[in-house]
Amino acid sequence: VSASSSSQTETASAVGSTVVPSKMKAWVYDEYGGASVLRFDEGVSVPAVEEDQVLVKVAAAALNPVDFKRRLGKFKATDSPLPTVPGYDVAGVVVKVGNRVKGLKEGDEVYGNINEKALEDPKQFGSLAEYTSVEEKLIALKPKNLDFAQAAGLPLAIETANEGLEKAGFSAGKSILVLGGAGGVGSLVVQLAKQVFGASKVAATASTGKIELLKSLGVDLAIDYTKENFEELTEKFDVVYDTVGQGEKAVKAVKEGGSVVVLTGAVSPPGFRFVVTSDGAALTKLNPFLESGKIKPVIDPKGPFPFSKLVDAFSYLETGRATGKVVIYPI
Ligand SMILES: NC(=O)C1=CN([C@@H]2O[C@H](COP(=O)(O)OP(=O)(O)OC[C@H]3O[C@@H](n4cnc5c(N)ncnc54)[C@H](OP(=O)(O)O)[C@@H]3O)[C@@H](O)[C@H]2O)C=CC1
Ligand SMILES: CC[C@H]1OC(C)=C(O)C1=O
Repeated sequence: VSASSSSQTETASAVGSTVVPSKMKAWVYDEYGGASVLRFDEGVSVPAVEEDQVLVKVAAAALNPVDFKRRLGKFKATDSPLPTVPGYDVAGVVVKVGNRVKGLKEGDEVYGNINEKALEDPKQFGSLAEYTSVEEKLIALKPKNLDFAQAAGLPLAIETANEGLEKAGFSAGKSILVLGGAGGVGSLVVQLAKQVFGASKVAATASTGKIELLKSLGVDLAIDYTKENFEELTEKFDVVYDTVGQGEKAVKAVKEGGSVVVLTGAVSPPGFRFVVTSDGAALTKLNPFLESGKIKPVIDPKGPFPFSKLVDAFSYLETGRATGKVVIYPI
């Protein structure tokens, strides 16, 4: 990341019909810490494009809790070097392709999570920038019916929802309780469970103001956690999917022989925890459900936040009260 300087001569490379500048605007942090370490830099070098990568002109990005946990230094042992341009989720247009790219071309509208393993050497140059480079295998063509802001909010969350349900062996006719049904991941777990995996019953927890949203997403049993404790229900579930960090209570709500998916916090059998793997093929598999409207992106109505308001967007996400996804658009 070069120091921002207006004296830098702007050299652009003409790639096909697209002119790609050598410098771009991006949000950067040089040290770990709170949202105050974020700075806006107008002279960041446009990332190189490896042979198996494409360069995406970013139209929209989305925030995930891993972005602020990483910025706080929680994963510094396996992080890429500082300074960092944060951001995992991207939606935009391909403007350059590497020599070994087979399935994408300039002009394709794509979306994806740019980091194959969320915590292992995530890219130094993330999606909160005007351009980002990403391996072809990690992205997919954007669903035709979604705009860039809607698409940007999907990748990491829907990949996590899908991977957790698959790892839990969730299948048609089974019941599921989702802890945190109104969040970025939870709002997709409740939909995938019903629409893709064929759940017989979907229960979910949220606070009072989010109960109607749960019902609109197809939840059969919406539990207001400010009024009742899910672990005291007599009904038990084949799978409990914890997105909140309530793994210890979650195991009290699962049937004998069932599975408990835990995304964060302590876990004990039959609970298990995993870290999401980015996979463009998984997005491609889910595209028909998105294009048919069976699965709907949920964007927090406080957004989308414009690029200049990234610090406000992070501060809001870090309250833990977001409804669906916090999206950054326009860039
Ligand atoms: N292991 C992995 O690979 C991954 C882990 N994660 C982790 O999973 C967690 C969830 O991620 P994400 O969905 O993006 O987070 P969000 O920031 O979207 O979660 C916010 C939501 O959580 C809900 N919530 C908070 N507390 C409770 C509660 N006690 N009961 C029910 N709902 C609650 C809020 O609803 P309300 O306002 O009603 O409380 C709000 O809608 C994070 O800790 C994240 O780091 C996420 C993705 C991948
Ligand atoms: C260990 C879970 C960690 O990984 C991701 C992607 C998060 O959001 C986490 O908290």
